Amino acid sequence: MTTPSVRRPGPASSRTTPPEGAAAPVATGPDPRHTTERMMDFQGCFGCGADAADGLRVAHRDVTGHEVRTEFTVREAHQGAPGLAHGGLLATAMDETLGSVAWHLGKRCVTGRLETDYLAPVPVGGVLHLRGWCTGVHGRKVYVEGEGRIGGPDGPVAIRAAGLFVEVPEEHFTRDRTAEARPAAAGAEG
Ligand SMILES: CCCCCCCCCCCC(=O)SCCNC(=O)CCNC(=O)[C@H](O)C(C)(C)COP(=O)(O)OP(=O)(O)OC[C@H]1O[C@@H](n2cnc3c(N)ncnc32)[C@H](O)[C@@H]1OP(=O)(O)O
Repeated sequence: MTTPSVRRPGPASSRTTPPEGAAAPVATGPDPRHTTERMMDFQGCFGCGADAADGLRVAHRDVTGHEVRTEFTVREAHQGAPGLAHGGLLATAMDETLGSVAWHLGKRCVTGRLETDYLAPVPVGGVLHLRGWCTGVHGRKVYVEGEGRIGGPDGPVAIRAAGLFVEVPEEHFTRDRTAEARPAAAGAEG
């Protein structure tokens, strides 16, 4: 298996560009210590889960080194303008793809920042072929870039993105945050 070389060009800003001294990515595959039953078997993800009835069902196709390929079939429910995909959902499909790059480096990560460039509209009924790759790792921070092409892996580029993913402890996913989600008590000072 050949690991693709680290690519630097793209839409990244200073906050999504690896700093001086960042390490090259090392693809290990998902760390089994991070993929507990709760995480690994979870099918409720809006991005890719089979149990998410209204989800995007982004299909994970292939992993080569630190590069991940996915596909997003744009359905009528994903429209923004008539017949065209909503940009926010395209960003979600990209988030899903770039996030899985970080997990395939064996890192339990969440999205800290996601930047997107939209280059062409994506029609309903079309398949967006997404690709994400890691540009560097610095401490808890994983820098990822990606692109989505219409109709095939060599089709026209519709979206480009750069993201910063941050490693978190297991507790990030297991902590009960219900109380935090409730409105603050009346009269409480903010
Ligand atoms: C096979 C399985 C597939 C599985 C495939 C899975 C795919 C999942 C795809 C979906 C992923 C999601 O949508 S995740 C859901 C959306 N994201 C979230 O909910 C995250 C919410 N945010 C947070 O929880 C927090 O803000 C964190 C964890 C991101 C950071 O908080 P923290 O842990 O306190 O750490 P903090 O010190 O603030 O940040 C750590 C370092 O990152 C930097 N940093 C943090 N945020 C930013 C930012 N927006 N822009 C620049 N830099 C940032 C800080 O400056 C710092 O740098 P330095 O000082 O170290 O240099």
